[in-house]
Amino acid sequence: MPIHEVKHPLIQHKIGLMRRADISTKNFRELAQELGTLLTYEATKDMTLKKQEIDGWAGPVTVEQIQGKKVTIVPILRAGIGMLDGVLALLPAARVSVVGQIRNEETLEATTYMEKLVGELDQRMALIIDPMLATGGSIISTINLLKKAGSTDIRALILVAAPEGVKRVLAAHPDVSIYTASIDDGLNEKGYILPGLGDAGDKIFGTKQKDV
Ligand SMILES: O=P(O)(O)OC[C@H]1O[C@H](OP(=O)(O)OP(=O)(O)O)[C@H](O)[C@@H]1O
Ligand SMILES: O=c1cc[nH]c(=O)[nH]1
Ligand SMILES: [Mg+2]
Repeated sequence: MPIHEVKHPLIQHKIGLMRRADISTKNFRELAQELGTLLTYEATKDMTLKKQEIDGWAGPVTVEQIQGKKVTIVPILRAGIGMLDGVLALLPAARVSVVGQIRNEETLEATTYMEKLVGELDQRMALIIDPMLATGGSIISTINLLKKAGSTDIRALILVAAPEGVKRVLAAHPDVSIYTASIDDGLNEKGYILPGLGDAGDKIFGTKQKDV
């Protein structure tokens, strides 16, 4: 199934805490990283294991190790950076491909302003990270450029998604899996998710909070 709303109690508890209007920058950041870790756990559960014999403390022992597949984490600037350390906590050897997308707040169209991808994308699982999926424009643009560069296994870790955006992404890219803590009610007239989190980038970086 391409859309996974992960109902684990830890995930639901933490996303609930993030919705508080009076949350501090520190707490918002910490929770974004923790949810990044938890969503990574969920999104990687189909990784293939291979049996391997190693020298254990009491002699040879057969263990299982993840086979082959390399990973690239793809934070969408800026807000995706707020989940990066949380994802790296479970995938410390992953390469990082940075993509900058900025949404025009009038037209809601996304523009790519940075693209620094790692090599061998055809051999890697790509884990896009962004706290918010609203209209879907930013993530569709990111998936387009990853596919153009060779990616075939693309997953997205999103804290809060709008149903309109999820529908648009899956119509354009039915092969991409989305893991999210919540599919919310929908978008307001300014393209913000309700009940949502507000402006995630502003909350993570401490820049001015817009009236959304
Ligand atoms: O699904 P969409 O309608 O494209 O909207 C979602 C995007 O908007 C936000 O980024 P923003 O453009 O505000 O940039 P920022 O991360 O620098 O704050 C958010 O982090 C997503 O990238
Ligand atoms: O609700 C939203 C929509 C786009 N970007 C955000 O940070 N929040
Ligand atoms: Mg923003």
